[in-house]
Amino acid sequence: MNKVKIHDKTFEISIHHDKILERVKAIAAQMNKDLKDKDVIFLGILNGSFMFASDLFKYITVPAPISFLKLASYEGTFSSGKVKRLIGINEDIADKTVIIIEDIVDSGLTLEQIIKQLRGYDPADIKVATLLYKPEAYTKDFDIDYVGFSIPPDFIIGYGLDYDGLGRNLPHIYKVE
Ligand SMILES: O=P(O)(O)OC[C@H]1O[C@H](OP(=O)(O)OP(=O)(O)O)[C@H](O)[C@@H]1O
Ligand SMILES: Nc1nc2[nH]cnc2c(=O)[nH]1
Repeated sequence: MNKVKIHDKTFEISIHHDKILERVKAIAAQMNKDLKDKDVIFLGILNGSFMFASDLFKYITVPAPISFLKLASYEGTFSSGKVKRLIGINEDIADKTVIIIEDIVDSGLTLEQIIKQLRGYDPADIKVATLLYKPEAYTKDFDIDYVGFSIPPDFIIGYGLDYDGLGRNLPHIYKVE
């Protein structure tokens, strides 16, 4: 399927599944080197990261658990304004190296909320892995340790990413025409 139509929008293939898997394996290989001898926990951020997390984790050889978190819609406030509350932290992440797995970092607002809340659990270190990164849209300065692809600020879907709830099942990444 070279083109996909969802509602009012047509999307065209931007990154083929084979190329995605190649990068996923390369990231896993780098992580296996970097994380040797560390007490690691992988935390996937739902919903979008489920496919990346699943493929990535198959190639991780350091012994480590994986768990999934979600940002619940509006709850409470911090000094910085409204925040979405991070839910699903059942593991003890104190003193561990936490690897956040995201599908995409765009403005960086989501990542900021995740990192700020995770810091409250006293992890030894927080590292970020994202399959996709939009450097031109990124407004924050948190380091992103593992990036699959840096892409232009187009709206994309597929491989976990949705448009209005649809398109997450597509094996390739598509960009809006
Ligand atoms: O850098 P930002 O501009 O904050 O955008 C990135 C976030 O947007 C997407 O999540 P979304 O809120 O669409 O939820 P979903 O993963 O459930 O689709 C994606 O999974 C990231 O978490
Ligand atoms: N589906 C989708 N979700 C996003 N969240 C932030 N940027 C994007 C994007 O380009 N596509």
